[in-house]
Amino acid sequence: MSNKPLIGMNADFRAAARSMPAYSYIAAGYFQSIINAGGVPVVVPPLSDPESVSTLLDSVSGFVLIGGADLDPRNDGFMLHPSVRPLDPARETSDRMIMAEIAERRMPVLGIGTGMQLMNVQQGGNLFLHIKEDLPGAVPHHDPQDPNHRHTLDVESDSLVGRVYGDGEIRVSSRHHMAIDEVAPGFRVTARCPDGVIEAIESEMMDWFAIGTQFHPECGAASALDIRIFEEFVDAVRERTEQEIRLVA
Ligand SMILES: N[C@@H](CCC(=O)NCCCC(=O)O)C(=O)O
Repeated sequence: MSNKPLIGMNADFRAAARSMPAYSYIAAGYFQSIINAGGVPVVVPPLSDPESVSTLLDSVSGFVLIGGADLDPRNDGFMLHPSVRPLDPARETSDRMIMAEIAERRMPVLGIGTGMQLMNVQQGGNLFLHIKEDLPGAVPHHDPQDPNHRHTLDVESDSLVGRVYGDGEIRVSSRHHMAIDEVAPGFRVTARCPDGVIEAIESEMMDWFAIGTQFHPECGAASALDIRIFEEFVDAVRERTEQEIRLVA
């Protein structure tokens, strides 16, 4: 039997505009990182009903929730902010259904960028809608001229990101204007930018491997250490699958 787990990944979506048809897409860094870490990616376009989400999650062993534009704060009971560029509703509706069912099943999940923000709000946390206004002392977390913009990271040593990055100066790729404000119950902060902005969260629940990074370990300028995040994730997926097999036997 293959030891390469199937890992779902939510693709982004753009509605038809002028002469362009609607299309779904995903940056290669996401699926390439899963391949490099020993998994087999399954790219999923937006789904529109819970039954399809259930069927999908029956077929994969873990899930990567990718980055993208912004979650619409109105879906969480907050007002729209002028800086917000919402995701296409087809993607956001699908992502929210997928995340809810992942949580229900305690399926291993890695959320990156928007994916981490979704994990946090779906689990009961909330977000700063615009770092520049909410945290005026923060360093830049996004440079429109430089997709590989980096800043340093302070990690908790007793965590997955601590284990991955170890001691010494860590620099990670950053492209966001929102950030986690209150962390969802059951999660803890495991990395921050030195300005205090939350950069990684991890589940504290014994029965659920769930990790989120605000930074982008999949990006083109990723370091050799960044790939370790994906390796840890794929290892956790394998471990969970083996546990399930033992339970059924
Ligand atoms: N809502 C977020 C978006 C952060 C994010 O995911 N950025 C990466 C976008 C490009 C990609 O798909 O990788 C914010 O706070 O700005």
